[in-house]
Amino acid sequence: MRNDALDSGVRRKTEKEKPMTTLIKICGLSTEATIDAAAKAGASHIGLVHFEKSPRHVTLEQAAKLRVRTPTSLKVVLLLVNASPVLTEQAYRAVRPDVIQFHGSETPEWLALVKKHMKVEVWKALGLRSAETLTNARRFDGIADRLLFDAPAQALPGGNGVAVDWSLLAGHQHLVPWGLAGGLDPDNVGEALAATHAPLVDVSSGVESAPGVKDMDKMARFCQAVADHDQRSHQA
Ligand SMILES: O=C(O)c1ccccc1N[C@@H]1O[C@H](COP(=O)(O)O)[C@@H](O)[C@H]1O
Repeated sequence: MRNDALDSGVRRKTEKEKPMTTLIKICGLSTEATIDAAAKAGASHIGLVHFEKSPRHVTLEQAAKLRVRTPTSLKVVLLLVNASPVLTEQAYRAVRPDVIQFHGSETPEWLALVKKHMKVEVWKALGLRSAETLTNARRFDGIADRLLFDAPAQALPGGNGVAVDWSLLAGHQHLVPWGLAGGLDPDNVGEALAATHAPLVDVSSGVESAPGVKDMDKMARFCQAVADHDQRSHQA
C-alpha cells in the first residue's frame, strides 16, 4: 500500500523531511471488484458519484453497500453536484463517506454549513480556466479541506476526460491542500505530476474502457505511473 503518508498538499518536502507519496483518487467506481482492484493498485481514495446525469451514477443504496464493503485502506469520497440540503443530508446519513466532493457551483458558505453539521471532509472541485480561477479559489481557504482543479464543465460538470492547462498550476503557491483532476490517464499522469507537483491526482474516464466501465488494468497502470513518478522525485 502506498497511502501511508497523508500529504497536506501545501508543501511537498523540506530538506529534512521524507518526500511525500502522491495520493490517488480513482473516481466513478460502481462495483466491488473495481474497489478491490483500486485498493490492490495502491489508490488512497475511491469516488462514488451520486449524480443522475453521469454514466457513473450510483444510487444511495448502492453507494452505502459499496461503502461498507470498501477496505479500510481506502477513503471513500461521495461526489455530489449542486445537491439540495435535503439530498446532501440523506446522502451523508446513508453513505457515511470520509469526504464529500462538491462538483457544481456550491458556495464557500454552503461548504462551511456542511462542515459544521456533518463529520466529513469537504472538497471543492473548481473548473480551472485561467489564473483568475486560482485567485477566486482563495474564497475557500480555511473552509474546504481540499481543492480539486478540473477542466471547466463541458456536457457534464466533470468526468469528461478533458485536461486542465497544467502550466497555470506550475509554481502556484497553494495555501490549502489540493489535487489535480481532468483528463489524466496512465500515459500522461507522470508528465502532469512533473509539471504541477500535485499532492493528489484524481482520475475517472482515463481508466475506463467505456463511459462508466472501469478497466482494472488501466487502474493498475495509472497507480504504477504515479509510483514511478514518486520514485523518480525521491531520487532527485
Ligand atoms: O465522473 C463523473 O461522471 C462526474 C460527473 C459529474 C461531476 C464530476 C464527475 N467526475 C469528476 O470529474 C473529474 C475529472 O474526471 P476525468 O478524469 O476527466 O474523467 C474527477 O474529479 C472526477 O471525480
